[in-house]
Amino acid sequence: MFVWDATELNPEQAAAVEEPSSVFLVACPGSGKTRTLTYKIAYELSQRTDKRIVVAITYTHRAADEIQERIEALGVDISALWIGTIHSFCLEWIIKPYGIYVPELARGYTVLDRHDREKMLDRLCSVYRSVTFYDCEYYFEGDGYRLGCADTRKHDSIHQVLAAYFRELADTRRIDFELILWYSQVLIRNQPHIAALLSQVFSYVLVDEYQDTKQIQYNLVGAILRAGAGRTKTFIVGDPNQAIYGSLGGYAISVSNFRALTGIPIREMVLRLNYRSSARIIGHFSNFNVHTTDIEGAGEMVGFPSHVTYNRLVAHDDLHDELIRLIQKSLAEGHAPEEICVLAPWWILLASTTRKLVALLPDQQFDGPGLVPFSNDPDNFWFKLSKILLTDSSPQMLVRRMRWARDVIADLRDFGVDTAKISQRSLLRESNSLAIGALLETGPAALNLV
Ligand SMILES: Nc1ncnc2c1ncn2[C@@H]1O[C@H](COP(=O)(O)OP(=O)(O)OP(=O)(O)O)[C@@H](O)[C@H]1O
Repeated sequence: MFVWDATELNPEQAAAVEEPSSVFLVACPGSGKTRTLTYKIAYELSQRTDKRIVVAITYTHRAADEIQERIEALGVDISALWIGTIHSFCLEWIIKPYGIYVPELARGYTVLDRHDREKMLDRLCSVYRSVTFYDCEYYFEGDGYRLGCADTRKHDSIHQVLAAYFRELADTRRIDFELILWYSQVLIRNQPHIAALLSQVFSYVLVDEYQDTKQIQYNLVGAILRAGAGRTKTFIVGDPNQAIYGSLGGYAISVSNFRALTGIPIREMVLRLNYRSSARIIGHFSNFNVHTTDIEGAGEMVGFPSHVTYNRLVAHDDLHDELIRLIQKSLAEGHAPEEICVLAPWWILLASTTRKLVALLPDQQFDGPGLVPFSNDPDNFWFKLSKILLTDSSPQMLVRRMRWARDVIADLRDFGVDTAKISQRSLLRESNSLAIGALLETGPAALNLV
């Protein structure tokens, strides 16, 4: 039996974990949402009375890895757990087994990875002066697709780019991440036995970060829960104040709409205690709340005398100089570099700011978006291999690196390499023996380690 003590979960968290019915959990920032979700999964896995599977849908592969590792560390058997992103879920449970029912997928398909998608869209955009790959984000809603680009003047060109993009995908029998969702919805809609079957296979469907979930994703989860008529339960957690993907169709559904969608009884619960911030920061945050939530400081930093200022005098063009002045001032006052953090409202601003700061403060080490040589793409073989090569061979990393090694070997096998003599351990041993400096000098040839 999985148990915990009072220092691990507060009463609100414990109540959500032990709640026997389905739960809609609204968790304020820093309230231990991930911890609660992790314990809930562990609790339900340990309570299982049948062979059904517990499904947890996370926003990123990284979150899935982290939660899975935390559950393993709690000593709970994870053999009945499936955890991953909604796209992996759809591929694994809907597209692979039932894709044959969709004419566009019936003759086979491959999934376009992010890198190839970017290259293809770059090429298709090149004939239009003002449109770039970044403008071409889209998502499906209702019976059509919508554009993420806020600049409506570009929409005609983007629609033309996407028409060519969809044609090329169809001609080469490829699907991208949005099409995975789209075809899953088509299958779930047209073949009601799929949702019925999945509801028999799953005892629980847990969803993280619901505030960034799209209509099509709610529909997929909703269809399975509805088909289960209460036999499949749900635990959906998020924070309506932390929604960041509105432009890509994500939104925080209300509990009443989620109940209507699923047709099952769901209890609304909250996590109000914030463990991360000082009372001053929590007070400041309340100015930006879009949904009224009650937040109370409970962490060690609650009494920290945070300094919150609002500068209306710095011109936009001088922003980077001002950031440098603030960083240098903090360093001169004795703060460690790793205690300094710069935030921006949009990811794109953050990427360009990071690059400028790196150029202007060459003596400091920065970590931020826009600095990696290639993007965090879990489908890219080189990304997986570089994770093994660039991480320490410490005991804490062993389980994780073993899993990466397993993925790399599986990919090699798919590429046609004879992997009979390569084990996870031998791959790690080889990687550990490589000196990274030499590797960087010799370039890709040195990566030819198998
Ligand atoms: N019951 C608890 N007692 C003490 N500390 C806790 C408790 N629950 C969570 N924490 C701490 O609070 C911090 C935030 O936890 P976590 O990252 O799980 O929160 P979150 O709600 O997922 O955050 P976010 O705002 O990023 O969504 C972590 O440092 C965690 O260790």
